[in-house]
Order: sequence, then C-alpha cells, then structure tokens
Amino acid sequence: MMSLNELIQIRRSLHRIPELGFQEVKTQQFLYQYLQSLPQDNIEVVEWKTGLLVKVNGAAPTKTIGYRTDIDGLPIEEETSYDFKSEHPGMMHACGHDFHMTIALGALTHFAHNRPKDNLLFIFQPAEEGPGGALPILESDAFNKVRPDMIFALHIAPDLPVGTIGTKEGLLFANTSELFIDLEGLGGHAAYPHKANDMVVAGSHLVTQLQTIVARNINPLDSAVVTIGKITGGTKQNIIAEKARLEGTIRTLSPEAMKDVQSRIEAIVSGIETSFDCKAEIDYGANYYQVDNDPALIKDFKKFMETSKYHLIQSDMAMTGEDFGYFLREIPGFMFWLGVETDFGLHHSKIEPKEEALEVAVNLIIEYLSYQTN
Ligand SMILES: CC(=O)N[C@@H](CCC[C@H](N)C(=O)O)C(=O)O
Repeated sequence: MMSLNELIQIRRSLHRIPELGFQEVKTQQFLYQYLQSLPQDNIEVVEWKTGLLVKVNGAAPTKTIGYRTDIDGLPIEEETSYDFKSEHPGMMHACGHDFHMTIALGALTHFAHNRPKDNLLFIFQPAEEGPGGALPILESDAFNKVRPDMIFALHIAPDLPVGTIGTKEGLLFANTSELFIDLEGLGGHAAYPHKANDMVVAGSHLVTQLQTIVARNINPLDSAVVTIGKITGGTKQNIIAEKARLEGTIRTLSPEAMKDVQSRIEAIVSGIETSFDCKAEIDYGANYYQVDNDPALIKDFKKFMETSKYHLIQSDMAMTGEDFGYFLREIPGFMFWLGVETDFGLHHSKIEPKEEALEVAVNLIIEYLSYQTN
C-alpha cells in the first residue's frame, strides 16, 4: 500500500497539469510513465485516445471487475491557496479528477504487486466534463476486448467528512443535456430600436420563458432543472445586438422527461422566433445518461461496508450528471460519493478537498476488490 505522502505527491503532480476533454496529453503521459514504474508481469496497458485502459491479469480469473476514473479538468481559473496550483492558465482540476486518478493509481499499484484472483480493469477515461468519453469508449474495440463483468466508480463529495462514503440503490445522478441557443436578428444604432431586432431583448425574454418549463410543465412530483449559466450578445453599449447566445444545461430524472423538456424548449424558442422576428438555432451538445446503481450490488456493497472501518451513509439523489451512467446502462455496477470535506463545492475555483481522503479511498477500494475477487 502506498503511503499517504506518496499519494499526495501524485495528486499534486496531476493537479498542476489539468487539461480539457480529449486534450489530456500530459496527463496521459504522466499516467503512462507512472505505470512503467510498476512490475509489468501481470499488467497490460492500452492507449485509447487520450485515456488508458489498464488490465491486471488475475491468477485464476472467473470474471473482470472494472474501476473507472475520469481524467479531464475544467475551464476555471484556479483561486485556491495551494502552492501547487494549476500550471495551465484558465484550467483547473475543480471536480476532483486529480483525486479520482490518484486513487486509481494507488489501487492499481497494490494489485500490480499483489496479484488478484480475478482480472481487474482500470479505465482512465477522458472528457467526462464534456463532450463525454464514456460512450465512445464503450463502443471501442479496445474496451470490448477487455470488457468488465461489473464496474464501479467514485466521485469526491465536498459536503461529506473524510472517512464517510455515500451511495444509494437506483438513481444517483440525473440525465443531463447541454443547451446552446443562438439567436440572430437585425443589429442597428441604439437610438433607432424600431429599425432593428434586438437579440439582447429576445434573449432576455427567452431566459425568463425557459423558467416556466420547470415551474409550469413538469409534474410537481417529478423534478427537472433548466439552468442558463452564460449569456453573451452584442458588441457595444450603443449598438443594438444582432446576435445573442444562451448556454446552459438540462437535468431530469428520466430520459422521457428529458425529451419532454427539450420539446418545450423547442416550442418556446419557436415562439421567440415569431415574436421577435429572428432566427434561432438549438444545439444540445453532450448528453449523459442517468447514473442508475444496481440494487443487488449496492446491497452487497452495504454488507461489505459493515466490515469496514469507514462509515457508509444513504445518499440522496443529486441533479449532477456523469457519463459513467453510460457504463451502468450496459454493465452492472454502481457509483459512490467519497467524503473530502471542503467549504467550496464542485466546479468552484477555491475547492480544496482534504488529501487524507486519498488514503481512505485507496484502502477501501483495495479491500472491496479483494472482497469481490475472493
Ligand atoms: C459531477 C459533475 O459535476 N458533472 C458534470 C457533468 C457535466 C455534464 C454536461 N457537461 C452538462 O453541463 O450538462 C455536471 O455538471 O453535473
């Protein structure tokens, strides 16, 4: 078992080099070099785009168990108090993927030295934050040659204490769809509004009307989110804007509800085109399938956790998304939250997860994989 200090050094090295989805070149190189330092007798490393698939060949395998980590960073300017801040301007590991990767390396190191009975597959997956690496990995030959029989993953949880794990059977994370709406009208002089079609005004109406979907179209006993996180439009304060762009995300508790929300968005956008005499284009970007934990495996995980020194709590469902849901749509498995106790939430420029959680997760995963393979 690697020491906490060794895990921290790896995490800090990865923290310095965050890269966006499918651009994780330095990250892949770092992971690859680390893997070269392990005994090679029982491990096979295959490159997949900017990710890696690492198989540990078991001594008497009857199954393959997969553990997936995401490896990409976010377009955020880091504002932590760290002296090991991101060396890539405007990019940051603000969703814990530096933790997730380190934990995978910690567990892998153990099994490279202590051959398991069954096969293990460690999946270092690019582009979780977008455009999504899980779906193309699942369709790849590289993955299908080593396809696991069950799979699991974790995500750091800022609001849980170190040593606490959270999960639940069934739906853990929502269905997601990105949302990009481009509006195009007629620009003009600020003093002649009657000779233009102002896309700042059209965009503002659109933002307000989109709020009616959750308030008026979704069954109050169901849940959905339509968030517009970014608006851009216009060029100068005294020029009527010819173009505006809204960027957001949709979250729902079923794929069917996602279709309903998208069709309401289309109706509202079409109404905006008519009432503001403009053109609009909708792009749904990356879509993620819900994270639906296998009830039987969660039951078994709960049984395993009774023997663990760490604490398991029942989580609530969250409106976060994760393309790990695509793995779970095809392979039985589950995801759990790992407590890292930090004041700032996921995707925040000041998030500082507690590094002691690295040791908790590596211990837990080694123990769980040993339990599963015996
Ligand atoms: C755990 C987490 O924060 N996941 C992201 C997934 C991104 C989904 C996609 N890019 C979108 O914005 O819809 C999340 O925002 O929940």
